[in-house]
Amino acid sequence: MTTPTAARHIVNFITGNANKLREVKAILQPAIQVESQAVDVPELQGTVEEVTLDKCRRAADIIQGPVLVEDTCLCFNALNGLPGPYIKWFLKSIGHDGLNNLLAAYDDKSAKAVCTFAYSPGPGHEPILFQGITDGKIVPARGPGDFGWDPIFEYEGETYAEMDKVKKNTISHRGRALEKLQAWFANEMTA
Ligand SMILES: O=P(O)(O)OP(=O)(O)OP(=O)(O)OC[C@H]1O[C@@H](n2cnc3c(O)ncnc32)[C@H](O)[C@@H]1O
Ligand SMILES: [Mg+2]
Repeated sequence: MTTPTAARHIVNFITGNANKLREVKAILQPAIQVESQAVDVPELQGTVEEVTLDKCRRAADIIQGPVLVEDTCLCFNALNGLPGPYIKWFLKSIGHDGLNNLLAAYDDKSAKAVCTFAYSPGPGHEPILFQGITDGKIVPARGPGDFGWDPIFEYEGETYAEMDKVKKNTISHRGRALEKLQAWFANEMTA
């Protein structure tokens, strides 16, 4: 059965991360149809906004059309926001235990998961940003280890990895960012 709102908007989500794509589809479809190309776009160093804007401009140039990209940060409050946009490389190098150990010298284990989407209508256009933040804390790994740092990010007593996937999408950094994107697209459709 098709819904009246099906495929009114199509976005081309450029990501090399299959787990991100699964969550983005679960949240946006069917109101917004999600196509994807698995391109790992080179990432600049800088603030999350700078990283995401640059990633979006590069993706639009590569694809030569409208694109959606996303950059995810994990920011430890005791470390003034680090690893932040460099979390992928920290996770790869030192793993869940190493990330916990980074906070061993601090009582403050709080962290922010930050998700920043950028949408560009095409090359030469300035991208638009949509950001979502979820506050949590860093804990020794619990739950399935199939998506990044999910096992060490605890939100209200449960790690993301232990959480039901539908629940994660309603409270997560990604879900919150996509709420803003959905509102923007809804407004575009009525404009
Ligand atoms: O191609 P892109 O979209 O850039 O995908 P990526 O895997 O390179 O992703 P990032 O550059 O945004 O790096 C973010 C890191 O955080 C991980 N990550 C992103 N979202 C996550 C989530 O919701 N839960 C756990 N880990 C996550 C992801 O696997 C990376 O290691
Ligand atoms: Mg990346």
